[in-house]
Amino acid sequence: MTSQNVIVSDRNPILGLKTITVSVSNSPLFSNSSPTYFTFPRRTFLKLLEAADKNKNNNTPKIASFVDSMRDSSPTRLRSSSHDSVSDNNNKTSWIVRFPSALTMFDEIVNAAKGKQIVMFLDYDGTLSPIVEDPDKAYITHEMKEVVKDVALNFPTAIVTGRSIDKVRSFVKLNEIYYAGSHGMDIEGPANENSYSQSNQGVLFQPAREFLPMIEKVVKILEEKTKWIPGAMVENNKFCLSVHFRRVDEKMWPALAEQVKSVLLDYPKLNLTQGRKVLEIRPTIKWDKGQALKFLLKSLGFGNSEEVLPVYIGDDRTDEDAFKVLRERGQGFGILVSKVPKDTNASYSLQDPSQVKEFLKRLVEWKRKTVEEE
Ligand SMILES: O=P(O)(O)OC[C@H]1O[C@H](O[C@H]2O[C@H](CO)[C@@H](O)[C@H](O)[C@H]2O)[C@H](O)[C@@H](O)[C@@H]1O
Repeated sequence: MTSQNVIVSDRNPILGLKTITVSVSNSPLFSNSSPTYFTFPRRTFLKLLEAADKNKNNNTPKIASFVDSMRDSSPTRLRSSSHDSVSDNNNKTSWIVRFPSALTMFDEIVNAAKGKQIVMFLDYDGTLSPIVEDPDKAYITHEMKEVVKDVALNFPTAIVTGRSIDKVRSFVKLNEIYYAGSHGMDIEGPANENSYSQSNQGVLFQPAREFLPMIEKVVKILEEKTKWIPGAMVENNKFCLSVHFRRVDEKMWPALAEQVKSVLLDYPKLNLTQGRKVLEIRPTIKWDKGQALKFLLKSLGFGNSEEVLPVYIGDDRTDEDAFKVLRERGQGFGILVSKVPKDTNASYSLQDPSQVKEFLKRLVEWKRKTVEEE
């Protein structure tokens, strides 16, 4: 940030001011071309200057390309080479041919399930609940909850999520299912005797236990370091953490990225990845939602079985690890929840949580009919 692209409108000494209004254009932190006006508390302004100085001195290009990748929601959207609507439509059409709707393909899916045990894996955010601005308010509807309960009473069912188990359980409030929280790094069995498991299985696997104190520490540091950025939110997901930027003005993304990256310099055992308007920080262990899927299949006695049909429904880049495992096993189906063409290892698609609900309802009905006919 230099004097030619920032003008402090009030010429009094900064230290004597409570707020500072600046016009910003063409700076390393705010990469837009037309000037924009901001009023900051003095403390925030000084932090911005500090971050801008750092940017200027060393890693502007790195942060800029990182911010570019923040713009791309996960999984990566496929872009057509030309920007006209005809090629966009062609792109959509060819994508839906490659990844047809799981509702359209319902009969094929249940045909493949004949003589096999369906095991259902469900992501939470963007799959069972719509994406909303406030992560603490991503509630599941009563109807969706009842459908998931029905699914769980008919098939072994797991919710596989980036969130902590406690958080997702507080939304879902179902005992009949398996939970794989913290991107699969925290696995618990159902606490219900009517389920497919032994009663009250509790914790089944926590491969990142040793990272717990580190994650707690980094949550605190990041809360402190990002509290001056309006809209930024740090979420403690137990064995991993999320830094949300959905409610952060895009002009502040470089500053947020800078803060997060600077903290991680001190924690080489933590990895930084990106989700849907969220930076995800997790231990550098070789464990992900795909490994959790394998673990759960094995726990259910289907480790090497041909008699199982795992179905995994998810919307996020992290769900791709599970889709990939299914492809590699040549078993079951990944279903991507997306309205737009995206790079994916899934086999089918659904547009949004309401279509997920429709698909799950049909599956339960199909199962009930099959049982009646037997
Ligand atoms: O594996 P998931 O269940 O899909 O969890 C991934 C992240 O989901 C949540 O964040 C996302 O949903 C929020 C609520 O709709 C939204 O505000 C946010 O922008 C999304 O990234 C959750 O809060 C994260 O902790 C999870 O890692």
